[in-house]
Amino acid sequence: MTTDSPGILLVLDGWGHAPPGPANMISQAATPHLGALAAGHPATLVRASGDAVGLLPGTVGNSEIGHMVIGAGRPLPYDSLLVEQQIASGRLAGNELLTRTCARLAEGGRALHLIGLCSDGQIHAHVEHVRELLRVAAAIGVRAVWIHAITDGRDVADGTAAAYLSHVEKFAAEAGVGRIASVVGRGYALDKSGDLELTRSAALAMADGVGARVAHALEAVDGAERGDVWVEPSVVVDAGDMPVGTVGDGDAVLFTNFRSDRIQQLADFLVEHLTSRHVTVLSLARYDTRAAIPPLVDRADASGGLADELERHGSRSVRIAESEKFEHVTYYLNGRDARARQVEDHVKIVGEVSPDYLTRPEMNLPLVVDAVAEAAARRDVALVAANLANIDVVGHTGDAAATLLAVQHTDDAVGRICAAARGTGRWVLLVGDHGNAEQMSRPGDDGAPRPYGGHTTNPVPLILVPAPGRGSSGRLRADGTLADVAPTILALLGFPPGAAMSGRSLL
Ligand SMILES: O=C(O)[C@H](O)COP(=O)(O)O
Ligand SMILES: [Mn+2]
Ligand SMILES: [Mn+2]
Repeated sequence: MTTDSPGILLVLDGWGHAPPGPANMISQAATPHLGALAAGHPATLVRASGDAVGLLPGTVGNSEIGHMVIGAGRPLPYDSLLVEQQIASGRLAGNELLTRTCARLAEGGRALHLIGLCSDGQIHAHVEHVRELLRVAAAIGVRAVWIHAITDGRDVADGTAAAYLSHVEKFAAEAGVGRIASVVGRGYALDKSGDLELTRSAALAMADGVGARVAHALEAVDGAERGDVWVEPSVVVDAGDMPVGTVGDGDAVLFTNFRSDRIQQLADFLVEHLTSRHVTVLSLARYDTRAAIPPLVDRADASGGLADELERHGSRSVRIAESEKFEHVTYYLNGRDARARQVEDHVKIVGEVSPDYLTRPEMNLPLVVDAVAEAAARRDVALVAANLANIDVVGHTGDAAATLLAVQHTDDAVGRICAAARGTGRWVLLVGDHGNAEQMSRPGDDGAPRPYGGHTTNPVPLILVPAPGRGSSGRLRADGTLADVAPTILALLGFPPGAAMSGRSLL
């Protein structure tokens, strides 16, 4: 059964709401289209962070959980929350896989290697999880724990890597075991664009001690000209210039990121690279790697969402995004279920890719808009679901001027998409997945404002542009969250909310 009220879901990635101000690039930008839509149509703010979406209270939102909750129609306990709960309950310390592996290492005098992003950005990892793992390994008697620290500068302010490395060293001293053996910027270690040369240089520094040689971990970040994201793969060496902690036969590797998408390229590379060394490889949470890596903490069920409901009603959807956000409007919107569905078409806009789009804040938006307009013209398509990546991807550079341009390009694109919707009799629901560009600076330790390109805990705007002739009256509930988006979309399409959805329509 299709629908007589087809529509378009537009996720504006990183589009958060905050009072106007000099650091708010959403309010600073010229956005005539978004301004007119907000003034002339039903609009509200919805919560997109913390417990509203299945994260610890006070935790910034992120694209994965944001798109998962938009799709699921209910808050989902995110992997980071499940890890925190298992630490707090002591279950992680008693995890059978972890304790059995550590016991084998202790008995055989072999080493544990912890590989992960070292910051408290809580998007991909939390450095406090390393503290707990060091404590557990020490308690079981593992005598050598080598930490392969990945520096951030994207989910947290740039220039903070040294502080986080010092935290890690403090945790190791506290536990009585552990030492940093390599330091690599996330630009190398967490590439997800398929650039395996970046992945290889990170992996060889961690596994084989190949890279710039430093006598101490902090040397690797001192004076890193390209910031924390691009700290050159560096290897800590001893007085004899020998790497202190390469991966040896019978060792174990534990990836400490709880989010999969950016670590899986490195994990797959290392699983293959270490095959001959009979290394046990584990991950803190489940990864979508080619290799089967056993997780310490498994993920929550996210089935019964929008994708399942559209399939049940026989309603076709077309998913459209640039490479950076393609998994978000397909895999994550579908609840991390990769099953291909007859009623879904996926359109990945590749275009030109650049490392940070500082010089191309428009990214490949024109191609995205063309694809949305083409899908909107199809009468067999009930829902077009697209992600406009610019505000978040350029926002992560921390460059306010470039981000302002990204917001303006996004506004132009929204204008063109709404014109296509009017021409094809479709409603448009616009929503952010978490905040970013509305807060482009944060006070540093000294209290002075410093550039900040990470996510926020702010609510996100949601605007409903009714289909032509369907009027613009009506108000939207003011207390909503991202969990209410799927029930609202289903109501607009003429369907009831899914049985698994706790969210409720905002109409
Ligand atoms: O991976 C990234 O790009 C950022 O660390 C997180 O951004 P996202 O949650 O918007 O993907
Ligand atoms: Mn996002
Ligand atoms: Mn982001």
